[in-house]
Amino acid sequence: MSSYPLLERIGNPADLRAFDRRELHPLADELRAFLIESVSKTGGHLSSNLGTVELTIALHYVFDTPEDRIVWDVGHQTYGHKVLTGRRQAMTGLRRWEGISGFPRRCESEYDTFGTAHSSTSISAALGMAVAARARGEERRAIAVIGDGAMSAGMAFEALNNAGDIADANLLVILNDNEMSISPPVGALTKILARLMSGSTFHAARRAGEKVLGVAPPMLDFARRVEEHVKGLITPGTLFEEFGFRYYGPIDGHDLEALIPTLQNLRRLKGPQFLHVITRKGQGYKLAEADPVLYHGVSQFDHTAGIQSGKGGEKPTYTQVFGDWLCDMAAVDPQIVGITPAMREGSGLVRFAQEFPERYFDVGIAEQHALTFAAGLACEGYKPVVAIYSTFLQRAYDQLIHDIALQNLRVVLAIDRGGLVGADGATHHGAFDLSFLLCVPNMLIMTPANENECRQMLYTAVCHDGPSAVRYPRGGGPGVAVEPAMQALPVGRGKIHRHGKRIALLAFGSLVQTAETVGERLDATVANMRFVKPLDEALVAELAASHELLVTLEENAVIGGAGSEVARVVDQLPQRPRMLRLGLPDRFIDHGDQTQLLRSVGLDVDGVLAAIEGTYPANS
Ligand SMILES: Cc1ncc(C[n+]2csc(CCOP(=O)(O)OP(=O)(O)O)c2C)c(N)n1
Ligand SMILES: CC(=O)[C@@H](O)[C@H](O)COP(=O)(O)O
Ligand SMILES: [Mg+2]
Repeated sequence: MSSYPLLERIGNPADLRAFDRRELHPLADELRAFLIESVSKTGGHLSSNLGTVELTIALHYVFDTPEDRIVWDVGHQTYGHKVLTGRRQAMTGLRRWEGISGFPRRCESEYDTFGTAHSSTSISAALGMAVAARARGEERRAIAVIGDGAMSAGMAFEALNNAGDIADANLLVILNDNEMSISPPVGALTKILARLMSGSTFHAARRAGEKVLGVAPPMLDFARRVEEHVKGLITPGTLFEEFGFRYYGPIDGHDLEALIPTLQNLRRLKGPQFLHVITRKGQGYKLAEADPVLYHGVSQFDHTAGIQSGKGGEKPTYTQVFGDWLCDMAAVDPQIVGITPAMREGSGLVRFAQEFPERYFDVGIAEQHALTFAAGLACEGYKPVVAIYSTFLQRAYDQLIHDIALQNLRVVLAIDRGGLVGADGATHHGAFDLSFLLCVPNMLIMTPANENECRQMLYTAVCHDGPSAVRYPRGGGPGVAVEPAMQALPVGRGKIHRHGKRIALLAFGSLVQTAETVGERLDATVANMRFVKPLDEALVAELAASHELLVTLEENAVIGGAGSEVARVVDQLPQRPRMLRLGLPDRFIDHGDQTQLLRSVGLDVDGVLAAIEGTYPANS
């Protein structure tokens, strides 16, 4: 790494607080350069971190961290915070096996006050901390830093609703408004935030920043807001004030001369305060400023040349197979609609959004709403397809049960990132979906073993008159050619890929390929079970009758997963062979690359062979 003389003086925020104010500008330049260089080597979330450089410095400069609690929302913008809190050298291992996490974690640092990565939790957590401080008579501050995208979620408003009613909790909410989610933000709140910014956002913020400096405490344009109230105009000021907060801003979040005195003033105030800060995603790196979407989450890249577009010709990811299928399906069925809770790019919906804008719905970071909205559409005869990451579906469990499954509505869940996702780690692994879906009545659950099967399962799902889920992993499959024709699979039927002796491997989804290699080595039978629910009970019975050991393989928690369902069926059979259930262990799994992670939990070929040998030695 190049040298960073100012950063090298900072081992913790107390060192930063000893800096002369005039040194903070060059420090921000250094921190930004460091982040670009570092993230280009490790990969990670770049644009959001570049946008919060000055805010991070100002917060640690003004507040007495870790005594004062900074709670970052999502936490994908905390790399600068990590650098200033003693983890600069550890940044070389960011998101890597045994390295530091890409998100805040309480076990990683005392400055990481709250573990995050799923969005919109910060105000609730910071309020809890503020109320705890009040109860103990402590003067510490709790500060939630939340983006405009994260602010769109219901949970953020549940917390505001509660906080505004607790007049003496020392809570500061900082809205980091960069007019971006991962993609451009959506919804009425976005329009309200934008309303304030008629003309140029940055000029407006800068002018406001100048005024803030002149007033203590910095209550901007009070008279104007009284007028807005009288006229019934809803602006961010009136909106958040109606929630019981005192609203300040907007100020330019890249202007340390505005940020620092404003935060110093706010630090002295009691009760719920709200500061609106305007930043630019990707600030200071021209390529990221021009395309903050591309630079939101990056793999390693050459930071001088920038990210180069793919060479093409590679096998498609499951996400692309899904996106192509949805476009093809929508072209032949006008009842198809596509829904995403703020994950257009990651879920493969960019082309669908362009080609079917009337049938494309980005509902914001609102997984619960996404499912119930789909339920409403289904009631009226539409065929909604909700594209959702496994980990974010966790947010919408009651909506799945109560609003969709209980009414047996035809809603398709295209569940991406099922299994171990890699660098995002424990917060993002799709480790639990099979377990939590299996117990829901009426569900049809499928796990494709290859790209073509994924397409055919999605079609099977649309044909099914009830709720269904097709669950596929992050990245690519074995490279099986996708057939353009769509044909529904026989529901509840698995498929034997290989006939062998003594041992039968019953594999689900991504682990079918592993099972095939293991099957060759052991001369074992390999079944691609395809359906988790309804399970192919006849196939299970047949394999149980003809083998001495049944081994189930799934990239899901072994507790309550597909293997448990197989065991339940085997338990009812007159002839019960031995069983070995392989899946994710009963612990949270850290970050690293997917291959390494699978090895670490014994779900690679060698791990499966070793587990079988341990249960059922070859010469037994
Ligand atoms: C519950 C949940 N849904 C979706 C996501 C995926 N996600 C991560 S960051 C992000 C956008 C957040 O936008 P904002 O809060 O404005 O932060 P910015 O990226 O603009 O810095 C989304 C949708 C998530 N982390 N959590
Ligand atoms: C922070 C967050 O939740 C997303 O940015 C996530 O990291 C995207 O993951 P993928 O790279 O798998 O789309
Ligand atoms: Mg944003």
